[in-house]
Amino acid sequence: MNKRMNRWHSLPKVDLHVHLDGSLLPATVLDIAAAEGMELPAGDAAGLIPYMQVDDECRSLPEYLSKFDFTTRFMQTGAALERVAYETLAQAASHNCRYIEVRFAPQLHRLRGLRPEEAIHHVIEGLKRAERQFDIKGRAIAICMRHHGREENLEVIEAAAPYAGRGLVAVDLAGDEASYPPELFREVFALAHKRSLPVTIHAGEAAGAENVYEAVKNLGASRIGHGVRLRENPAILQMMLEQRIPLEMCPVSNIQTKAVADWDVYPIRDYFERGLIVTLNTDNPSVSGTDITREYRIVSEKFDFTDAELASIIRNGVNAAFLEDAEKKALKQRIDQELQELGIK
Ligand SMILES: O=c1[nH]cnc2c1ncn2[C@@H]1O[C@H](CO)[C@@H](O)[C@H]1O
Ligand SMILES: [Zn+2]
Repeated sequence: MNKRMNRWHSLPKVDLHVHLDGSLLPATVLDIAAAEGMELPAGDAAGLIPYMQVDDECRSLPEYLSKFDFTTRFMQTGAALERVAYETLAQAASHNCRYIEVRFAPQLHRLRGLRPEEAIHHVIEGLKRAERQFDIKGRAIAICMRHHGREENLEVIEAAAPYAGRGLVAVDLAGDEASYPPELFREVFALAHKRSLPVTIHAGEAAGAENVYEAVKNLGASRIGHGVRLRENPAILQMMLEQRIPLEMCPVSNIQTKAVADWDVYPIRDYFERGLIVTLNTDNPSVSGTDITREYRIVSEKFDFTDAELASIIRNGVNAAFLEDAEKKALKQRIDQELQELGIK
């Protein structure tokens, strides 16, 4: 590891956009399959990677999402969910990530009868166990899926509500954006509003900026997942500036899903300079073959972000966190102190 690599690694970071089922490790699949008597297409971790991780040939979000059909099969028990949540924090902590919001769709984990509230409970247990062991805090976000029906998604909101402030901090909408526009989910997120649950929405990833508008205006989103296509509509970009709504950007994933055609047109520098609240995140470490250190390294190498600019992206993440106020204040102080110790303003 050269000095620069060390530097990105040692930056105290946060990750606000990480999918639980995109964080499953191949070694864990081997263990779970052995314990549960499940058949595998390969006998070792390296052999499993093609089934779990996209390669450079990935052409679209739906192709990217097909990897989750495989990963979720191994995440159907309370023990498995707890373990993967724990390991997600362990991985993040090893990259000096001090706070992480881990999202997952409870309805994708009921193939063997696990109810949404049970899935949420077990994920939170895994987060708590990791918090006791590693220098990191973790909170959960429950996801509604675009291809699921109204009843299933309303059930997710109702299941999430009692956990608000008890390990869960928000709800989200994910899946195939191009096929299911956000206006189909107004009733679901009206319920989230009624239950006082903060909302973040995947929008402006596989479809246009108008979905960002709909997510903010009609679904009540106070953060946006990705939003890379925002620049297609200056008026909507202006709204995001005025309302100071943070963007959860996930560069490696965005290139793989072809949300952005290539690195030379990736809008993170542009958005940052316009004053949008840019945060930097991993999306799916295992599926994308990434980690939070790598996202910071790529962004600073490709777009010449200085350490001070990276620090301001980190602080954006802290400010945008759905973490409870007292904890957030402590996190802010901690990160400021660590940045100062690294000699970064
Ligand atoms: O970048 C993304 N855009 C939209 N949906 C996603 C993305 N990454 C993962 N998921 C979806 O969210 C589900 C629950 O975690 C995953 O199973 C996957 O279908
Ligand atoms: Zn995502």
